[in-house]
Amino acid sequence: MAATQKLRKSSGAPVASGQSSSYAALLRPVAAQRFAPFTASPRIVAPLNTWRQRVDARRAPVLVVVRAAADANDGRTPDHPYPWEEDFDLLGDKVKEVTDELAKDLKGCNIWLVGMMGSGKSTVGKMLANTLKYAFFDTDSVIELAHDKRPVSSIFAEEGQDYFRQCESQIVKELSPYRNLVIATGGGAVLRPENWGYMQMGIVCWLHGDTALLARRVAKDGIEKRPLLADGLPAAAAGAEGGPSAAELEAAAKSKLDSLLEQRRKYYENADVVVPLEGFGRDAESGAPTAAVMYRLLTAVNEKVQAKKREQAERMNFRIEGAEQLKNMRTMESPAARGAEPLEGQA
Ligand SMILES: Nc1ncnc2c1ncn2[C@@H]1O[C@H](COP(=O)(O)OP(=O)(O)OP(=O)(O)O)[C@@H](O)[C@H]1O
Ligand SMILES: O=C(O)C1=C[C@@H](O)[C@@H](O)[C@H](O)C1
Repeated sequence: MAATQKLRKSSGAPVASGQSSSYAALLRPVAAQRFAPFTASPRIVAPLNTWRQRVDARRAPVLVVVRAAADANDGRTPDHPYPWEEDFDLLGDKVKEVTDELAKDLKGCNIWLVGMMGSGKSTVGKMLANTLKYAFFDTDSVIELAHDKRPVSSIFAEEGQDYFRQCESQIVKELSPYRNLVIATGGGAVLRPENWGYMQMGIVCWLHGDTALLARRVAKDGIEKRPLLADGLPAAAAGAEGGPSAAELEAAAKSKLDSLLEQRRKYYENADVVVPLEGFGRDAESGAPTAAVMYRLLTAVNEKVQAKKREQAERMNFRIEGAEQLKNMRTMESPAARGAEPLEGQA
């Protein structure tokens, strides 16, 4: 969807604009245009090409075997459980295959991404939106946009967490009636039951990774951007004189993420699908590549959607006992049809 194109509700009504105390005027796809569809993106394909050349050179003889294994037994080899995650040609084909099947049955249903800070909701969400030809929203970004582009950390500090959560719920509510959206929510959006009421109108996907992986990512990004992690930590930047070392910041982030996940796990578990972030081999430290996470998500959503379709078909496959006798049933003719005077009180 082009960035300027107006969103449409499922009813086909265009977005209302100029409503006060509403985010509607801001509800334009903000970032989907940054990635082209997975198979065609120069930004993705170019680095992958060079990376693939390196891998191919290193593994040329192995690759033939791996490809054959992938065809033969769904790719599960002792070396790498999912060889297509290392071979982006293969992954591209698999993404296309699953997207082609899913797009027919998804029928514009929204995809909501939930998960802890650093799980990659925004990164995966943008690529997913382009692959499905959906628009992309990030609730944190919409809130920032609505507050003169002030960062989330400043809104937390000035207006408080409750206020932030109200804004988040308002956006979730306003986005839910639209179609063809991928929405990356803030890590805490799962805490409010009212948000679930809206998110469950679509498909909710939990990006779930080890807290050690999440801590590595958020520490690299800068913990100060995440107010719930920065709270109580030394203000000095990592590596600054007298400040905590990068390793200390990462350890502190991990410990906070552990306790947040403990509180939130039961909410995340309400998601329709769980998408693991785990990476193998060279990706063990950084987690599975974004395209691989997206493929895992597409596969899980497709399984869900196809199961629902089978269930619906099954429900239609019934027979009315004694249906052959229906033709003998007598029905009462209404007084109006007989042309009779209506009974008192029934006029
Ligand atoms: N598959 C991946 N491999 C390596 N790094 C990744 C991957 N996905 C995301 N990242 C990195 O992890 C960091 C967090 O990603 P992102 O902002 O998408 O997460 P998020 O879930 O939206 O986080 P938050 O809820 O805190 O906004 C970013 O630096 C991003 O580049
Ligand atoms: O996990 C959380 O509670 C948060 C995650 C971020 O995305 C922001 O929404 C905010 O920093 C709160």
